[in-house]
Amino acid sequence: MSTTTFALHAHPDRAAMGAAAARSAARTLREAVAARGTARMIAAAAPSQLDVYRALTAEPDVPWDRITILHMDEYLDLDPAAPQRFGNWLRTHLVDAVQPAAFHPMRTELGAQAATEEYAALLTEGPIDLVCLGIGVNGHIAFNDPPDADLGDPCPVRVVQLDLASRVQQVDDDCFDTLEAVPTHALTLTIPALMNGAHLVCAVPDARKAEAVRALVEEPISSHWPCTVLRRHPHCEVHVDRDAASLLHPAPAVAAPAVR
Ligand SMILES: O=C1O[C@H](COP(=O)(O)O)[C@@H](O)[C@H](O)[C@H]1O
Repeated sequence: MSTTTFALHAHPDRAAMGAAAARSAARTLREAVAARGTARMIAAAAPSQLDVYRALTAEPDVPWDRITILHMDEYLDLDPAAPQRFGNWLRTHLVDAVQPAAFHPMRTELGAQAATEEYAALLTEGPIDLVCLGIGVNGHIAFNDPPDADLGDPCPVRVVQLDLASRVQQVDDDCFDTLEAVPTHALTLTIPALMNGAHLVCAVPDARKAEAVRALVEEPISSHWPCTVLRRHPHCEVHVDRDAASLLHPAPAVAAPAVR
C-alpha cells in the first residue's frame, strides 16, 4: 500500500516561507549526495521562488559541486540572450551563485523537436532527487495549464500553447512589458515528469495565489486545477505565506519562525 505525505505549511511572510522551503530543499540535496555521491534537481524559474533561492544559496554545506540543475519550462521563439528566458533567469538567481556541477538550460533555439528530444534524454540520465516549484494563479505547474494539462501524459517533455492567464501572469510579474511581447508557445516538462521527482518542495507566496492554494487543498484532483495532482505525490511539501493561505478554512496554524 502506498502512503502519501502531502503537507502544507503556512508561514508569517515570504521570507519565512522561503527559508523553510530552502532548509528542506538543502536537506534533501545533502541526503541525496550522501547516499549516491551526486544529486539532480529541477528548479522552477519564477519570481515566486526568489525567496527560496535567496535562502538556498545561503544554506551551509550543500555540496553544489556534486549537484546538477535542470529546469522545467522555456519559451519558444525568444532570443537566447533575452533575460526573460527561464534558463537565463535561473542563471541569474540561482546557478551563478551556487556554481553547480552542471546546469542544463532548455535549448529551444535548436527548434522545438530537437530541444524536446535533448531534454527528454537528459531526464533519463539519472533520478531526480528534488523539484523546487511554484503554482500559477490558474493552478498550473510548469506550463501545464488548465484545462488541457494531462495528468498522465506519456511524454516527459512537450510543446504547449500558453493560455491567456499564464501569459498575463508573466506581464503581472513584470517579466514582459506587454502581453504581445509574451511568446505564445513553450516547452514544458509534463506533470508525470515533475511528479517523478523523489521530493517536491513547492513554495507559493502572495494573495494572488490564494484561490490556487484553496483549490490545491480542496478541489478534486483534475486537470481543471493541475496543482491538485501534487496531493498524490508521496513526498510533497507546500510552503505558503499568510496571504496565500487566506482562503483556507479552517486557517492553518502559522509556523513560528525557525531558530537555527
Ligand atoms: O514553479 C512554478 O511557479 C510559477 C508560478 O510562479 P510565478 O512566479 O510565475 O508567479 C509558474 O509560473 C511555473 O510554471 C510553476 O510551475
